[in-house]
Formats: sequence, C-alpha cells, structure tokens
Amino acid sequence: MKPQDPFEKIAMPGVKNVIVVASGKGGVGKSTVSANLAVALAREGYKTALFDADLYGPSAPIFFGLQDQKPEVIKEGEHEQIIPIEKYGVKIMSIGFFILSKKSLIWRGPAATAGLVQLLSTTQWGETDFLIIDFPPGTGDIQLTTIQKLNLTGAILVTTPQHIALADAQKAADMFHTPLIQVPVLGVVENMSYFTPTQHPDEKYYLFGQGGGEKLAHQLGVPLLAKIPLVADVCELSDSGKTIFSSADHLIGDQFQQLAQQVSQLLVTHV
Ligand SMILES: Nc1ncnc2c1ncn2[C@@H]1O[C@H](COP(=O)(O)OP(=O)(O)OP(=O)(O)O)[C@@H](O)[C@H]1O
Repeated sequence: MKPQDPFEKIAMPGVKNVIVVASGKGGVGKSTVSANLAVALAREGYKTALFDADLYGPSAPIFFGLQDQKPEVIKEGEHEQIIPIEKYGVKIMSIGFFILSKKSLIWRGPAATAGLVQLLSTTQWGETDFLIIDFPPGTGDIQLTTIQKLNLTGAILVTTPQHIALADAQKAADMFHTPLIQVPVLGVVENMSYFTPTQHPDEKYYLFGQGGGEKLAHQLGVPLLAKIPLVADVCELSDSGKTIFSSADHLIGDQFQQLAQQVSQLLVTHV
C-alpha cells in the first residue's frame, strides 16, 4: 500500500475560498462569529458553507437548531460521500451530527485528526464561494492538520478586548505566520466590544476594556474587520438554533452584514 503523504491536500472541487476563524482563547465567540458570518455571506448572495472543526465541543448543530438531524450518506462503490445539511442558506457539516448530544468524543490526537481528515474528505460541498471553518481554541492537532490538508485562503482572528484574550490571539497569529504554515491573516474581529442598553441607544459601555482589537490589528498590520457588540439575547438565540438576525437589536445584525461585505471585498478576486 502506498504510504499517505501527510501534506497531500484534500481536493475540494468547486470550493473557491476557505477561511478559518480562530483564536487562542476559548469562549471568545469563534462559533458565534463563524455561524453568523456564514449566514451573513449567504444573505449577500454567496454560496456559503460552514465546517465545525471543534470536534470535542461541536456547536454548529445547536447554533443551527439541527441536533436531531443526520446528514445523508451516499455510497459510490467503496467510497462514501456525505451531504452537508443546509439551513439559513448555509451548508453545514459537524462531527456533532454523528454523535449523541450528551456523549463526549474521547479521542486522542491521532484519532481526532484521522476523524477530521475523513470528515473533510468525504463531505460533498458542491459549488461554494466561501467555506468558513470554525476552529477550536488553541494551536494544536486540529488546527495543524486543517492547515496541512487544505488550501486555506486566510484566517480571521477573533478576540475580546481584554488583555488575556489578546495575548492568546497573538499566539494564534504567530501560528499562521510560522514559515512552514504561512496562512494570510485577513483581519481581526473584536467580539463583545461594548454594550448598548436598549433604553439608551446612544450609549456604549466597554465592559471588557477598550481598544484591544485595534491594537492587535495594528500589531499584525491587518484590518480590524468588525467590533461586534455584546447583545443580551445572542446566547438565548444560539441556544435555540436562531441566528443573530432574529435579534430585536438590529445593531448586531448590521455589524455582521458589514463584516460579510468586508470579507467578500477582500477576496473579491477569488469569487
Ligand atoms: N456578541 C455576543 N453577545 C452576547 N453573547 C455572545 C456574543 N458572542 C458570543 N456570545 C456567547 O458567548 C458564549 C461563547 O460563544 P462561542 O461559543 O461562540 O465561543 P467560542 O470561542 O466558539 O467558544 P469555544 O472556545 O468553547 O469553542 C456563547 O454562549 C455565545 O452565545
């Protein structure tokens, strides 16, 4: 049997741009940004897909209200192809579709990377302008295997304004800039930037500090793509499978739509 080349890329015919959404720290909003950026790109008219690479804590089935859904698997001789599930105009694939929601995935690194590669290679994306990949936090096996196996267009870094999140986001940026990796960082998204009470629409409260996203973007020489506000019902909406576009607070929807426009403009030559 021919030994597998670990650097051989997975063919994704029809997929024009693959963008990873990353951060060093957990809980800063990568999944929220990935899911809602994907929906916002679809709302702009682009053919959009989302791959949930957070194997140990998949959130796409919950964020899209698809917990009970199973993707269709097509057998072609020896080979299997999985058809992503479509919702809100986005084709979605997640390991979470294949495991019971209360079960944990107890996989060591090699098993996790093998599972990741299998899922990436068997998913049939079809014609896709933007494939968004939601990374788990950190700079470990999942990130490195995705980088090795896919032709990435670029990375978006998500951070909250506080110092610890920024320090970790810098580590993620460092991974993308490592000589053997060299994935362009497209820009920074600062999440939970400020809070505006509904009764006082002109006021902004910087609960986690101010200027962190700008500082990181400046240090990396990339644009600050968006400052997403902290909006009270985001948590409830994601838990009930709805996007931020259902929020009564239109501010956050507008911010995501602008983010999608910026990302598509950055990559306009690729679409
Ligand atoms: N702008 C926001 N306003 C209010 N709540 C938010 C916002 N962004 C994210 N959240 C909430 O914060 C929590 C963490 O968000 P999310 O799951 O997107 O983070 P993550 O970085 O993907 O986490 P993990 O590292 O565990 O994968 C979720 O409950 C989410 O609903």
